[in-house]
Amino acid sequence: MATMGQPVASRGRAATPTLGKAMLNKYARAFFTRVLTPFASFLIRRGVSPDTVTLLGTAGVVAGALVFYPMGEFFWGTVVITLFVFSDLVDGNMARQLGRSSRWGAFLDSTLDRVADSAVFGGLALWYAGGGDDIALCAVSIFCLASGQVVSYTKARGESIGLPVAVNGLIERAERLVISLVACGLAGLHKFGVPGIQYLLPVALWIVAVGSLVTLIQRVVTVRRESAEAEAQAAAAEQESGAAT
Ligand SMILES: CCCCCCCC/C=C\CCCCCCCC(=O)OC[C@H](COP(=O)(O)O[C@@H]1[C@H](O)[C@H](OP(=O)(O)O)[C@@H](O)[C@H](O)[C@H]1O)OC(=O)CCCCCCC/C=C\CCCCCCCC
Ligand SMILES: Nc1ccn([C@@H]2O[C@H](COP(=O)(O)O)[C@@H](O)[C@H]2O)c(=O)n1
Ligand SMILES: [Mg+2]
Ligand SMILES: [Mg+2]
Repeated sequence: MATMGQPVASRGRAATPTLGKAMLNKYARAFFTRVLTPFASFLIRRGVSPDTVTLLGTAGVVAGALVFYPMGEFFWGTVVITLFVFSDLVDGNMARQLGRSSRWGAFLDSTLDRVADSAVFGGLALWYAGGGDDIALCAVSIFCLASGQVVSYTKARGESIGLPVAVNGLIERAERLVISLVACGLAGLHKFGVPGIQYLLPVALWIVAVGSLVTLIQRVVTVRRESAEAEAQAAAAEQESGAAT
């Protein structure tokens, strides 16, 4: 059931289970799965569906990011986003407990991830375009938004054309979110009188921007290599079947 909803090509990934996993997916997911399982079970007992959690979680992240960040309220925005962002781990956990992991669920989850990410970096771009008054950081925020979407697209498209895309790269979505949200939450403490801490946010945005670019390159190189290998295998198989007839 664990592979339900994945493209056929990616079902073979068990052969290289950790090869492409970035740090958080590799080490933190198991921990958070244990911590969040009782909450997921509670929601199931209350008759809540995984799709409802996916939708409400995304709505909460979008509201937190687009209401608070454009006003420069980074602390409260991050608190609201953090409350809702873990729904992305709860929904899949619920689906697996129910034995109802589905292609629709995988599609909804990934699609709404893109919406949530757009809101987080869009909210930051709006702040820097307005009250934050920093066109360079506005551009970096937009770059983080766009590069994050393209990084995710490389995997989705690679898998849709039958490739495993076995290398996830330097920073996946979880890393992008943790780096950005920890920096936003801490930078928000500047409003409570903590001096100098606001500079964490620009540093984090640059890290996410450069990290996303590196990840994008890693994935493009991976898809190019895997696609060449697949074409070579297909040509060899064709030659073999031609020789046999
Ligand atoms: C005094 C300080 C005040 C600070 C205030 C608040 C601080 C808040 C700090 C941190 C909050 C960070 C939370 C971030 C949690 C992110 C969890 C999450 O959503 O992970 C999702 C991720 C991906 O799951 P999916 O399989 O659904 O996603 C796929 C993936 O995204 C692919 O992406 P791609 O790489 O390709 O771009 C897509 O291709 C695919 O479509 C998509 O489906 O899940 C994981 O990866 C699992 C690991 C989760 C690790 C979470 C780590 C959290 C770390 C620290 C939390 C600290 C919390 C502190 C709270 C303090 C509150 C005061
Ligand atoms: N509404 C949903 C959400 C998710 N799923 C399934 O969970 C997988 C994602 O797991 P996460 O731990 O990363 O949330 C997804 O691929 C689906 O198989 C679901 O069925 N319905
Ligand atoms: Mg999820
Ligand atoms: Mg998700």
